[in-house]
Amino acid sequence: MERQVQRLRQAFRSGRSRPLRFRQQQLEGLCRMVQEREKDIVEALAADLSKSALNAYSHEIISILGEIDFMLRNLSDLASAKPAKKNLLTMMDEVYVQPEPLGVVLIIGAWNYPFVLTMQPLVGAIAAGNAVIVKPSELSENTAKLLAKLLPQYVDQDLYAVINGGVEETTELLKQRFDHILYTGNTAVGKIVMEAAAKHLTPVTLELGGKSPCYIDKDCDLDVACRRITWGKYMNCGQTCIAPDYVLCEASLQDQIVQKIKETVKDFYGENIKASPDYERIINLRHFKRIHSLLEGQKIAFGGETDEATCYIEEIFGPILPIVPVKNVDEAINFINDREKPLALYVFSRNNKLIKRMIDETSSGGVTGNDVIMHFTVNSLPFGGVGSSGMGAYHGKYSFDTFSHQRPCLLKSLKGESVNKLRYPPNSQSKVSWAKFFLLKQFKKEKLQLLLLMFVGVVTAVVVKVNQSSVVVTKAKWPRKPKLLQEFADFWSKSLKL
Ligand SMILES: NC(=O)c1ccc[n+]([C@@H]2O[C@H](COP(=O)([O-])OP(=O)(O)OC[C@H]3O[C@@H](n4cnc5c(N)ncnc54)[C@H](O)[C@@H]3O)[C@@H](O)[C@H]2O)c1
Ligand SMILES: CCCCCCCCCCCCCCCC=O
Repeated sequence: MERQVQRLRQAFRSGRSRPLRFRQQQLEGLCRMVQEREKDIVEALAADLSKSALNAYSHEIISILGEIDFMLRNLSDLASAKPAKKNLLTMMDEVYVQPEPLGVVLIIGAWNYPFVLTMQPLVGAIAAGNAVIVKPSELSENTAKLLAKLLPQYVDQDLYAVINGGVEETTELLKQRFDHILYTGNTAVGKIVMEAAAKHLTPVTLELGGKSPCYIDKDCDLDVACRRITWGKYMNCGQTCIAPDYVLCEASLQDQIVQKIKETVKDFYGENIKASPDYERIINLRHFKRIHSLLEGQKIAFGGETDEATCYIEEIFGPILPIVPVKNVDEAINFINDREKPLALYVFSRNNKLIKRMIDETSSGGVTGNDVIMHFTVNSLPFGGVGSSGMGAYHGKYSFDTFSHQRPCLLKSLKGESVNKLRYPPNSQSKVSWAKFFLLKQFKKEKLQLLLLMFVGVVTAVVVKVNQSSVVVTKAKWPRKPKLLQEFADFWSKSLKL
């Protein structure tokens, strides 16, 4: 494992991953992989999670194609240096922020969306110019094996690698030094990852779980709300990190909600849900039993049929989508704030003010008003958790930034020593008061008058000089310091007796 990481580090050090053309080629390779091997990807997802081909495409593949397209369109802008605001002391210098790749990045994925949760961060890490190791979840083993087989056929093998394995291999991998780790999975393992990363002072992005509440206001279109909630809850058999986890509503709405969700489920999946190609399965027996045990002893409003042989579970109310009656929105807000910060918050209401109030008075990784899940699909929004639902974010520009260091650059001239005297010893009260002027813009009346006077003098001198020498200031990529400005600075600092 150590050798694998070393190999990637060497390749990164060669500088090959940095040129934008190279990054674009790798992203194009990834895009070809998804398009040419779509059938294999769909089959692996079917084998792991019983995803239908259509669901595999619309819930996983489409996100990756969209992310690659975004990066290809925006790469040169994202990777370019951004001019930064100057202060009075750096007015004539180049000041900018240059994004640079971090180095060797580790991406650890979870099993519930095994393709999206590994490939979407990979797109961002490649775009930002890094070398990358992807460690897919061993639980979605078909997708994991496929990624290990396909990736080397489409992208640079020395810079991007897939390492497969379970706890033992991941533990070994985490002993190595990385420059960033993005982990998706449960909170307990998130802590293990962060602890291992801390040994090398490696920054982490943790995409964790978190019970996402869904408040339904009485001033709401219940048919629409229940249809959208049912879609988000049943998608991938409830195994979606941002699925609505529980409903908060006034007690008077409870029966209507149960009835409407029940009807919607029939609409979506037919009378025989088990036979629907759109209804996925629980990943494995261990998870099946865990969920099954949650149903025991609970009042199940509807559903509850299970089939251990095929890991089929029909889960809705009771502990699976509990409905928690609250008196009003205040109680709903308190209920949410009494718990760990969720990954997502959902609010259904006709009243936009109420939605905004819930956003203002609670905290969560993300929010969708009057729908569920959909904020994940907007790649201009950062996707991530807060508090125990995670730290850091990715998607689109936020992925690029997550895998980049924003390097502040100040390029000074070797001239201008007269102004620089301000900061050289011996210090004096006059220097401090000029420093206050330059940096804090604090000035005394007399100093302002003196400056105004000097400014008029300098402008006059500049005008005279321009007329004499008809200096042509050429357009450069970065504003260069014309000689005249240098003279302006020298004149100024001499006049200030620095
Ligand atoms: N925030 C998000 O974007 C997001 C997305 C998907 C899932 N999740 C959350 O993830 C959880 C489900 O994932 P999971 O944890 O069951 O997935 P998992 O079992 O696939 O584990 C995640 C990864 O951690 C590794 N791992 C497991 N145990 C480890 C250990 N002891 N040391 C080091 N690595 C280890 C696995 O090999 C795997 O690659 C849910 O809570 C879900 O809400 C969050
Ligand atoms: C024709 C159907 C278009 C459907 C678009 C909706 C896409 C939803 C994608 C949801 C992906 C959720 C991934 C969540 C990862 C965490 O578990």
